Amino acid sequence: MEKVFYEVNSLDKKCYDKLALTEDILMEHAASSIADFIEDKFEEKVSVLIVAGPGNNGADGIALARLLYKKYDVKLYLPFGAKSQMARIQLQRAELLGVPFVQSITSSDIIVDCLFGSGLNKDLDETSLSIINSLNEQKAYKIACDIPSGVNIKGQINQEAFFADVTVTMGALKVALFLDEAKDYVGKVKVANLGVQRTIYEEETNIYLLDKEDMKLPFRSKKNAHKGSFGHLNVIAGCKKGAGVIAAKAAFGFGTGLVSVVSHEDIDLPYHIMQTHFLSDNCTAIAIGMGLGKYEKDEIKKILEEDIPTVVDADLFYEEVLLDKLQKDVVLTPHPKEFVALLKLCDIANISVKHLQKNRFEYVEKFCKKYPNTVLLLKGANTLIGKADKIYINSFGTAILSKGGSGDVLSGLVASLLAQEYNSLDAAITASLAHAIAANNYKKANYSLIPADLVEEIRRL
Ligand SMILES: NC(=O)C1=CN([C@@H]2O[C@H](COP(=O)(O)OP(=O)(O)OC[C@H]3O[C@@H](n4cnc5c(N)ncnc54)[C@H](O)[C@@H]3O)[C@@H](O)[C@H]2O)[C@@H](O)CC1
Ligand SMILES: [K+]
Repeated sequence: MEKVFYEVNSLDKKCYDKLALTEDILMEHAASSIADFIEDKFEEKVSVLIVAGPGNNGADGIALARLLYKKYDVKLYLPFGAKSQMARIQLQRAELLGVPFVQSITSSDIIVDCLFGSGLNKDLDETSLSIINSLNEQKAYKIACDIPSGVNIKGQINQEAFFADVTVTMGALKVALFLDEAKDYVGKVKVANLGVQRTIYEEETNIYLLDKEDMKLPFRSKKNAHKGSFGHLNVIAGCKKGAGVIAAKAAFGFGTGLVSVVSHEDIDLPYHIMQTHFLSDNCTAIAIGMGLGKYEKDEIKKILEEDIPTVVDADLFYEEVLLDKLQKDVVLTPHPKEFVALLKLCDIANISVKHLQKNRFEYVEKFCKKYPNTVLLLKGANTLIGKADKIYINSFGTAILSKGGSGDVLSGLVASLLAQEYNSLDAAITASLAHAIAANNYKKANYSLIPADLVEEIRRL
């Protein structure tokens, strides 16, 4: 996993104060890393339009123009002139070299957006907005310097932002690049070293971006095993029985030795999945909430009181009966609407889904601070997994999963790993990654996935 930061100003400052580096050195590396990216990917003579703003994001762009000049057909556009001290220094260098300037957006093969970076501190004015809109209309390969212009330091897009194919971000990964609403704008994210290796530049953090290597699948290494070695999951099925059945099938496909659906009514189940009316004596994990509807309250209370690893989903986030369980080690898998209900239930906040989506990290932190024993998995385009003071980002999410049933598969996967004795955090991380990576592997039309396809892909990981 990689470290992620709310801001990197303090990390830049460490380079100046403790390592005797200068702003000029850092900026030269910032510009060089974008130049290297272009040189690796594009032939000589390709046309490059660099749009540079008034501050140091613009200064990065002006330095980039100098580095590419002559090898590429470079044009510099400075709609607001150069205002920061570094921008003025870079401008002088570019002018002495003879880099060509343009007075408006010209068509080109590559556009590099260096309008605003981490310094975007107010709404875009009309001119900036119209520049960003025009850049978005251009057919070109689009590179954002540090962060797409229009995305603020929290990752929010209050008007419009530059649609990048790739964002080359300076020094370290930032939280802003992983808010759901920024996902369509940032494209691929690459980190540029700023004169020292990233491991030196970076400090401690409480936020991490998950890699594929963080997915620890339940491969079986022991030869002397039997079905009881891989746990017995009980999925509580409510009035919408299908949800529980989908979760049960996913759990079985992910390695749980025995899976039973708990229901008072008879359910049509595949032969390998059992049905019981009450919790099994040898139950090693419970999945509850999916499709639950109005289940008998006392019965739910009794199930939640069991000291058995549990994943809670869906309808239960609206029910007071859940509150005591939040003091325990339990995995919660809400989508944003359910999380808003849970925040209200817990007296943490009474907010809209829109407000939550603009402040996902903040509310995950708040919740996990109040309930440090729980593992919270907040679904989204970039799923956030919070435990005590740490947040893990799963950025593999894809719109392929935006379907009824996908969430039931996910809770089935988490429950499957809980039954197989993973701890709650590891279960949530591996299940979430497996769910998203499997969806990315799905090769049919991206609108066509059904839960069975997803389970099939998970079985192939
Ligand atoms: N040590 C450093 O400071 C380094 C900075 N770097 C670059 O510098 C950037 C940060 O530079 P700055 O702090 O100068 O900030 P920016 O260049 O991102 O933006 C600040 C400028 O934009 C104007 N502005 C802000 N919001 C606006 C709006 N909504 N409409 C119109 N104008 C607006 C401000 O008045 C100011 O002139 C980073 O994103 C990165 O690209 C890199 O070169 C690495 C080193
Ligand atoms: K930018």
